[in-house]
Amino acid sequence: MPPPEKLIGIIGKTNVGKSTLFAALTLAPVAIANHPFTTIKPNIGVGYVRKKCVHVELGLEKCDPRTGMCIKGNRFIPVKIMDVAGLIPGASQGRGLGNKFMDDLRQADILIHVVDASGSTGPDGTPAKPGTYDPVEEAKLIQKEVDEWFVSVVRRVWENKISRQIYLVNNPIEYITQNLSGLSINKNHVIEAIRLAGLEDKHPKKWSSDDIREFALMLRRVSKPILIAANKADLPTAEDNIKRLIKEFGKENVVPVSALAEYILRKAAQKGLIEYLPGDNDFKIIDSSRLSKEQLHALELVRRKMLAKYGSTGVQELLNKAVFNVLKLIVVYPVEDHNKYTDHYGNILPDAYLVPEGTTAKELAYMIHTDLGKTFLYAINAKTKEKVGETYVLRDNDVIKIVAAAARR
Ligand SMILES: Nc1nc2c(ncn2[C@@H]2O[C@H](COP(=O)(O)OP(=O)(O)OP(=O)(O)O)[C@@H](O)[C@H]2O)c(=O)[nH]1
Repeated sequence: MPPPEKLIGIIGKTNVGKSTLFAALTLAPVAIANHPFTTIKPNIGVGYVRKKCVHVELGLEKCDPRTGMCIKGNRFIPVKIMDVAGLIPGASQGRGLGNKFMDDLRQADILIHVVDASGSTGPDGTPAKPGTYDPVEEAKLIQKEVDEWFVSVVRRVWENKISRQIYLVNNPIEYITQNLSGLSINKNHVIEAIRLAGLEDKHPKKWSSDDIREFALMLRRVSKPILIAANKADLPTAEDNIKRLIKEFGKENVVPVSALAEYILRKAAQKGLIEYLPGDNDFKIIDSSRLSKEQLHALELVRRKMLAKYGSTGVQELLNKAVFNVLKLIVVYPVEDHNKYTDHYGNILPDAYLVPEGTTAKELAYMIHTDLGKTFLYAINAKTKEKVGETYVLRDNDVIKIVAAAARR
């Protein structure tokens, strides 16, 4: 059983470019016959984080990814993306598509909030003159909306269930986690939220209404962090707003993007018109005679307004940041043959697992197979050929062989 898949939710009001971003993120970087565009449900698709593949570091010529792909030494590792439609002010009180929206939101591990950084989308999604709406205010408002929804869910569960039993249970943290598991949270989130709320020394049975609120707010922050996609960065009015967004929310929480530019590039690459990998700072036209004047012009605009100015369209950076910086996942490659770096069919580095920082060798064994976890003996770091024990903390780009009693029989 591979590691639990993370789900990245895209939120934002109408017309800011959510669908364009979702479409761009879920277009495979290149057209590969056995990796068709995968839609799991209408609003859930597969995107890819990009990472230098360890096969390059190991001096191998290639690898054989079971999922995702490896192109020119770049491994594209799948993650799930969800378009959470229906965000309108008041959604936390159940307005509009509120309930379906909230239900989708519950499942997400991180939220990408798309704002129209050019300021040309009004509060209700109507197009407006560029520069007339303030994305900073909007981002604050949405954060508040998500916060209030989260507080109301936690409060409801607390009042109906937790407060009645918390006196009786031996392990309040376990109990709280279990009861809030519908919000896709885990024990570490609860522990961290309690710490951030400054409630470590107060038993939950004594928490006041304000304490519960503070705990819920912190739980939202750790379990559903929000990354801002400052979209339409290709438009001139975006520049100033991006600076203001960064000033307000911090550089680590804002990524300037042009979803449209990325969509254009990925489509053109898929059709074999250009050479481009998501995240690249430029593209190469393969045969300009196959492109119309308009297409050439559009590509030139993408190059000038995004690639030359920001170093990329920002879309790949957005996903990488969500997974590697915010969710703090690392990549590990489990193998069965630590000399050849293969599985037992001879596939080279077939799996690239995204696992939380701090994952141990034994935990990895459980992710591969419960039997491997239960009968774990030791692991081998395939890069150094050293034996490591069950508490060995995995490092980014580790290649690991698990040796277990179950596998020895
Ligand atoms: N200039 C520019 N326009 C963009 C960009 N991304 C999207 N757009 C345009 O913005 C408009 C709205 O984009 P959508 O992707 O449909 O927006 P949405 O948020 O999904 O809207 P709903 O489906 O109504 O919720 C379209 O005309 C897009 O072409 C971008 O990066 N730059």
